Amino acid sequence: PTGSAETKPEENDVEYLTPVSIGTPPQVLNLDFDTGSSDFWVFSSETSKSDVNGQTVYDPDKSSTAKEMEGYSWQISYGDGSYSSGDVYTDTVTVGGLTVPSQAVEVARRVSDAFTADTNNDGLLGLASSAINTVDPVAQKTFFDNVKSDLDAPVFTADLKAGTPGYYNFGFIDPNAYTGNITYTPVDDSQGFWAWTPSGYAIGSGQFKNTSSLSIADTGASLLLLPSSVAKAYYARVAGGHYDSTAGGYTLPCNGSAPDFSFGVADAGARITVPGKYIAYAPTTSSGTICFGGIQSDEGIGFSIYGDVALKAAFVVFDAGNQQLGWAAK
Ligand SMILES: CCCC[C@H](NC(=O)[C@H](Cc1ccccc1)NC(=O)N1CCOCC1)C(=O)N[C@@H](CC1CCCCC1)C(O)(O)C(F)(F)C(=O)NC
Repeated sequence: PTGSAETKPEENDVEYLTPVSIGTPPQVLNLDFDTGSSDFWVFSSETSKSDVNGQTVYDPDKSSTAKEMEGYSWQISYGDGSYSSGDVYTDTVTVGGLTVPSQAVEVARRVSDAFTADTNNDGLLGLASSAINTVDPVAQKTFFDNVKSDLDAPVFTADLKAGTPGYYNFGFIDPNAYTGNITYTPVDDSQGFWAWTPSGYAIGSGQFKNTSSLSIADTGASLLLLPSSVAKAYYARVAGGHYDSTAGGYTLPCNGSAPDFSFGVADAGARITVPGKYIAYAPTTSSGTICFGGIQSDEGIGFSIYGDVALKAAFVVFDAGNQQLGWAAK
């Protein structure tokens, strides 16, 4: 079998939410599919009332197929400082027509303020390696790991789009979803992430630089976080681009004069080009003319993060069968 689920961008493409059915009868929640983590967790009837603010909650008591995992718990913290924690059930979960009869569903008791404020986001569906799942005493498998062996092929693809719905597909590669060829590059999942090394980068029509750094493909990150030298070089080419400590990062004029940013995949000379308009990410609160940059420094993280600003410029194949990432233009 294969599956296909439509995913919709929130404002400024800050995240993409995908409907998921949990339990019997099905309870539909909109989740953030996240290739940067491996916990499947949801707002629930157990979530502290002061932490819930409009989210749809999963109530295991209303599901005839829910089973509590006695003595199991989870707690996770994310790169942006947000966190959540709670207990664990198993229940039937359907994504894009694919059903896992007994998926570990991590129900939240507590979530941090950023989750409470993110009113349309009902939880996360992790798609990184199950090795970094936080359930204690026994780590649980991701939805993809549970369904992988049944799929026509052990792959899923992310086709995120700017300001319009895209798709997460499971078990097949849609030839109509991309142009040209898919270029594959090896993945190192030793840290649990979809980690890869781009072959280099170019700014606008500038010459291609063969410097590269370990990076992760992360659907759960909004921006493109690059080595500080690269971020600096990019904004040096933007009229009015500069680091604004008040904004907490680089800002630039929203007026669409930003150069494109291209990165290389493998040595095959394949390039993905992020249009400059994606890098005029979103107006800063003080005005409509200055935008927060979609490229920022990865200072302090330890690797670069190819988040939604980059991913929405490509068709991306997460190939677990061959431990590789495939990139194609679209
Ligand atoms: C260190 C750089 C990574 C920062 C990244 N977060 C982000 O990119 C958040 C995502 C978000 C969207 C909407 C509302 C609230 C938050 N956006 C964000 O920090 N910004 C600030 C800059 O403007 C753009 C939006 C992150 O922690 N991603 C997590 C998953 C998110 C956690 C917060 C809720 C949404 C999902 C991750 O799993 O992808 C991770 F890999 F980064 C991680 O921490 N793995 C353990």
